[in-house]
Amino acid sequence: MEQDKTSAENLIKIDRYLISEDYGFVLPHPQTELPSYFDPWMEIASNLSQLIENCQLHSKVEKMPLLSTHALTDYKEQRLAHLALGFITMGYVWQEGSDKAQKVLPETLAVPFCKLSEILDLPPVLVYADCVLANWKKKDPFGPLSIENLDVIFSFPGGETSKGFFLVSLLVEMAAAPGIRAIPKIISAVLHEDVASLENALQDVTSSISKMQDAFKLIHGYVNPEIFFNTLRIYLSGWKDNPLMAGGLLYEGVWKTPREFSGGSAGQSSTLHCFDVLLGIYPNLECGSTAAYLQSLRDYMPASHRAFIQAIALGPSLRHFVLAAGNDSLQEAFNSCVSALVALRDYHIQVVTRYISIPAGKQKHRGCLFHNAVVTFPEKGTGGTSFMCFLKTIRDLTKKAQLLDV
Ligand SMILES: C[C@@H](C(=O)Nc1ccc(Cl)cc1)[C@H]1[C@@H]2C[C@H](n3cnc4cc(F)c(F)cc43)C[C@@H]21
Repeated sequence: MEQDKTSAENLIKIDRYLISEDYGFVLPHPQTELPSYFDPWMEIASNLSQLIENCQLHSKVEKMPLLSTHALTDYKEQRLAHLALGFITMGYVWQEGSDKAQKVLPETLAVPFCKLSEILDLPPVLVYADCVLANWKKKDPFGPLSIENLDVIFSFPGGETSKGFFLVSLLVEMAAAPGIRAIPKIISAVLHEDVASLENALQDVTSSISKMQDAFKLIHGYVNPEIFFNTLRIYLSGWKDNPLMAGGLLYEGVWKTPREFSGGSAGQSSTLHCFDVLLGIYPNLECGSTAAYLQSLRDYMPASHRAFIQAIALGPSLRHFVLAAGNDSLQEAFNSCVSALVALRDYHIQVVTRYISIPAGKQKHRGCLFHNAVVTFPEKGTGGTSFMCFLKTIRDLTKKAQLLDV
């Protein structure tokens, strides 16, 4: 009935989910400053690399006053504070390297970080939504959204590679915006059985996905594989299933026992999930490790973005409608969308191979040559072996989503 369609359409309007017409899941024009009361946090977060290199980070954090989060009422302020405390936390835990992790987070950091995480419904660890979606500014406010005119708000040791990794990810996310904007149009076209509008909207998604791949190619010019693997990747690591931090990190003054949280990962990108759900790529993933792994990644996204993905999953099936319509050009539009996504996933696998698998292979080789205890725990974060398996699984599932000629 008509009102069912309208309610289904209302369910998928992107502005309900803090998703921007122009920026998709990216936080538009993030706040870059907090009230001066929070200077102790901002001074440390803004000088993290230097403090780590001069071995001053620990003492700076130990001297940090216990600040109240009450003054942080605005959403963009809360995102900036979670970002700043996330960077300080990763720096504090990993500054001595992945084999000497800090096991206790001081309460001056743990208490406000956990309070903000509760307010934002994010975990108390640095997530993709922090370091990519909320960690950017234009150098020239009137300039273009190009990598030359963009900068990060905070970065880790690894200099240009650290900045480049976050900014390339940001540009991929920005390229996804037209595709995300087309999703409500697709759902509405299916509900109204409007084949022409559906075909146009599918073409918008296809061209957006190929523009994501174009942006992704920038990584080779801005991110050095060795620096990424040996320096930056360590700071993005988490404390879940990590043999060096059994039970996880102790959040002093918050919980009496340590808590486990995963490190930052591309799998936490809402964009990476929403096109698959739209195309019906995970129909029978109700059980098994991939489904559980997918769901665990969604717990690390902003709640409103997680809800948007869920709303797509609960909406009408695009796949079934295209199959039932029996319209060749509509089927072609659907299949080119799937092909573009397969190409993007293949490209992502190539990137993870160059930036993780190959440097890891070299490290193991070096390790056995020098007989030192090379510690590379199977982190599920930025491209650990299990993330590579995850990528290959969803790439193969995406391939199977092609509609065969009926
Ligand atoms: C540069 C890389 C990275 O791993 N970034 C990263 C990782 C961890 C952290 Cl903490 C911060 C940044 C990857 C970019 C492209 C992004 N992407 C978004 N939607 C996608 C849909 C797809 F099909 C797809 F293949 C990749 C997709 C994911 C990240």
